[in-house]
Amino acid sequence: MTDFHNTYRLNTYQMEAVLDESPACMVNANVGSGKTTVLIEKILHLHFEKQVPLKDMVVLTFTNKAADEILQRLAQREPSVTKEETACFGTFHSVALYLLKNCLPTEEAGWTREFSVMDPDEEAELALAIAAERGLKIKYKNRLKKRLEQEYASWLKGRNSRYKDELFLLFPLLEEEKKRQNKMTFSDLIRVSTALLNKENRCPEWIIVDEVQDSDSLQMDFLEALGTDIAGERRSRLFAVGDPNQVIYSWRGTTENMFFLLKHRFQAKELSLPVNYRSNASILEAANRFLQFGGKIEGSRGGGEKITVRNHYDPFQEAEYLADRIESLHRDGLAYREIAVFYRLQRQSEVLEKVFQKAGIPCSLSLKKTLGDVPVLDYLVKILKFSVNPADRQTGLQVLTNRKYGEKATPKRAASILEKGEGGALPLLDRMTGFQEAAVEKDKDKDGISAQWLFDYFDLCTRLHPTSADYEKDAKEAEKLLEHLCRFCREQDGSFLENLRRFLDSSMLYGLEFLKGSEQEDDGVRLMTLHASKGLEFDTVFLIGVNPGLIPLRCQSYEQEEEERRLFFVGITRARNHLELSYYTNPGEPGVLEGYSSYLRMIPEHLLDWSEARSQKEKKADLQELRREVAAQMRKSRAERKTDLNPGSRPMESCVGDAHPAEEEVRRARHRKYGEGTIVGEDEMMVEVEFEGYGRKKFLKALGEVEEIG
Ligand SMILES: Nc1ncnc2c1ncn2[C@@H]1O[C@H](COP(=O)(O)OP(=O)(O)OP(=O)(O)O)[C@@H](O)[C@H]1O
Repeated sequence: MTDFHNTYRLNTYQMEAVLDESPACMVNANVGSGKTTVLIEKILHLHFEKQVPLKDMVVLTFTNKAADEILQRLAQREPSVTKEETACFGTFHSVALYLLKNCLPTEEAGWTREFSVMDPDEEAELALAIAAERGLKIKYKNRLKKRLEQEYASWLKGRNSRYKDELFLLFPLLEEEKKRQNKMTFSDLIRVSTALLNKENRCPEWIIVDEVQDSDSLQMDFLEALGTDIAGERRSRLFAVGDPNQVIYSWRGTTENMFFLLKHRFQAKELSLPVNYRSNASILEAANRFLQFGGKIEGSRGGGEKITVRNHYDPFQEAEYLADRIESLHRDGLAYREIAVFYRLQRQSEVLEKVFQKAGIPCSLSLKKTLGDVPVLDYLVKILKFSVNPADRQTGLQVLTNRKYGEKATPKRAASILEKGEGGALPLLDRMTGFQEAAVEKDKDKDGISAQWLFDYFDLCTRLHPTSADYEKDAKEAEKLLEHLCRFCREQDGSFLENLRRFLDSSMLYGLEFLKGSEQEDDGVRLMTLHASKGLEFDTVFLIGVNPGLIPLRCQSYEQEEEERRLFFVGITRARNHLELSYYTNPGEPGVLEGYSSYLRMIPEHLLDWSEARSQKEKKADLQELRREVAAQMRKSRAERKTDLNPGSRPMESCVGDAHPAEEEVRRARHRKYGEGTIVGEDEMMVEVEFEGYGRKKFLKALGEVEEIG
């Protein structure tokens, strides 16, 4: 991210963008050319030089983190800046949420301001329950979440479903039920606020948008509604920055040419930022081969070392190599946080994490985990959600019927008790329905509401089943969550209940990362997917698994292939000084081919430094044990994930790819000449082993030339 204490001067392109006052201006910026820098300087300029009140700006960022960065810069210049003044600095979803809760007549749309936020999985479950109750025929139920998202607009326009089923009969029922249960999905936040904004005359003086290339058509409508009055007159000035070469979210509904569509729709003036200040000349020359829009990226730095390419036998050996290499970089003075490892799929992080942990290397995993990944947190959040919104029958049912914790009621019994509102039938239900009153009372106390009070109020000691094997761990997780919640509520203005709602809505929008607060290790090597690397920069970047089938993933269309290339482009342009690309000779994953990706062939040879694969001898003796340990843990975590309820997805999530393939137990063998290898086949007489550097060899068992190890 941008250095907070800029010591450089803006270049003429950047200056022009900061000073521009056109009704609409879009900055088409090359990678690393100072988009974030310009955006922040623009806000500071408008506020401090042009005296535009912060309240008159809506600043839309792609992630919460980017909004935080802007707020920190503002606070450095003016420590008295309040949260209220910058309430409309955030992601599209968080700003829409704020407007619906605080500024817009939400009741007119059919919800009350106390509505809660639901995730798309929850919506799909609700839709299925309604379809079952009403006997509606719905096709492709496994893709219902996507269908709800994609076909809603067609339904609104009065079209018929292209799948010729009864989904369009379901839409109005679902809408009604969401209103009854007072819940909105992520898309509802944008849609409903857009509809209400269209009837509003208040427009902010400035609308400032970051990473505009990744907006979708709903967000484009939101921008239009925000800046236009009832008579259709544009009142707000628009300033947007983006890079069409960094569109990496089209799987979430972005259109590849959103930058140009928006420019056309707002008749915006286009400015450019051509000079990259981040990467060395080799990295930039390589990046230029992957440009899809615009001219060449100009560099500001000459020279720089070549890009290293390295092959590894498999992910285990690679992780072990990385641990050694990172340790040595650190010994030479490079901070861990200046080193990042990027991969295509989230699951690739598991081996790295375990190996780094064993090697004592601090690392922080950028992971948009969902609540469903930690069942006890999922359960607790649902208790709290139902407690502040007892109309949310769906969540109430999930709490009461949870198979691991709490009451474990049958769905039939829970539904009937909820329906009749039977007091005394289930103690937890009484606690939840009495919560708001109890919290208001307790909030008046001089000590206020504490984590311990909440823990005791819901009798979590009993609900988490003290005799279960997970009790200690679960209770600790629950306590940590409640402490974080109480801290959050204390830091905000407003009543405890209002703040609790805010906390729960944010946990829906931002997932576990938000719930776990600032728990993450600060000075650690950053491990993340390529998607999550967007907008960041590091001294040294390792991009692993550059094999066909991973980078790029197997694509079904030309558009997907183009997006994979953009993703690679985003990844390599995060590095300032050192970039290392690696691939496996034995990836050991279905669909991933051995050898390097065609992307490496697209980079001119003179920019690459092909390093030798490591010899077998270098491998550490405990690798076998580690392999088994990691494989067992991965199997366990997969099994746990399968039993989780309702794994939601976040609006700002990184691409976690498809489900984990079944993990095979890896068996290893040793040969006097060829060293260690993996057993790939066996019958009564023969054993076949694959050796690194020697390929596959068959041996007669009777001769005893190979021995199984580990
Ligand atoms: N005028 C300048 N002189 C020197 N360095 C600069 C200048 N402008 C920006 N930088 C530096 O260039 C790097 C990239 O800037 P920034 O992160 O703002 O780029 P960006 O366009 O947002 O990047 P990305 O395309 O990756 O999102 C940062 O390290 C920043 O401090």
